[in-house]
Amino acid sequence: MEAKKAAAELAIMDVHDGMIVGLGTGSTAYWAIQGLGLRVQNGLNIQAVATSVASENLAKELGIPLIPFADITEIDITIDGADEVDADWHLTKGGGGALLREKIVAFSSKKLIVVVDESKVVERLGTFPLPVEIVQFGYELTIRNLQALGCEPQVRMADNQPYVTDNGNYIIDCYFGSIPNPAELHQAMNSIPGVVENGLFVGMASQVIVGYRDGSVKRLVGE
Ligand SMILES: O=C[C@H](O)[C@H](O)[C@H](O)COP(=O)(O)O
Repeated sequence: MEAKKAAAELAIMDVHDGMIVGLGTGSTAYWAIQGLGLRVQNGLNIQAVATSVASENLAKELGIPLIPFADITEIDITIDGADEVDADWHLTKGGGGALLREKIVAFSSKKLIVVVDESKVVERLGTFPLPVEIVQFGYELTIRNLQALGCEPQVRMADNQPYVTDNGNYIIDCYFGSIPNPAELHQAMNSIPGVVENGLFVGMASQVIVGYRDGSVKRLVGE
């Protein structure tokens, strides 16, 4: 917890008055939202959009003003977690099932700050099963088409039922073991009808902040 909190607390220092802020999802983004809530209570003037119902509810509880998507064209900064970050700052996301909304928000953000603890930093993506959001119609066929890309797909379950996302879709966790070419896989997955989005965030991160078990924190330097 300390490592995640430390990373999130450094990231929120990049948020300034007047900004439109994307709020991520998950146990690390949670700390960023908490920290922003505190800063708002102390006078920080921002407006936010959320990447999940859970983050939206948390923002409301903390008094962070939310703005409708209809009223914005761009988001100044988004702070979000990740399940894996590789050496090129490509990400696996969606462990919490929020990858679609997260990618929509990240795509329209000038800056995406990724906050993780040290366990998420990997040489190569793929150890963490890649979450893929698919529509419910014909999902058995879509799963076979995902499998043909070389993974072991598993329908994510919750309470003995397929887990349903905030968007009414299923999540398929795809076990690849190793993903040597994230850009190619991203393309191949999103070409399958029935796939709404996959959890690979290729070339989207502007900054990665890593928290360590001892409470220290580091901004990674890009190559
Ligand atoms: O769907 C969930 C998101 O992509 C999260 O940002 C990701 O799973 C990391 O979550 P956490 O910070 O809880 O490890």
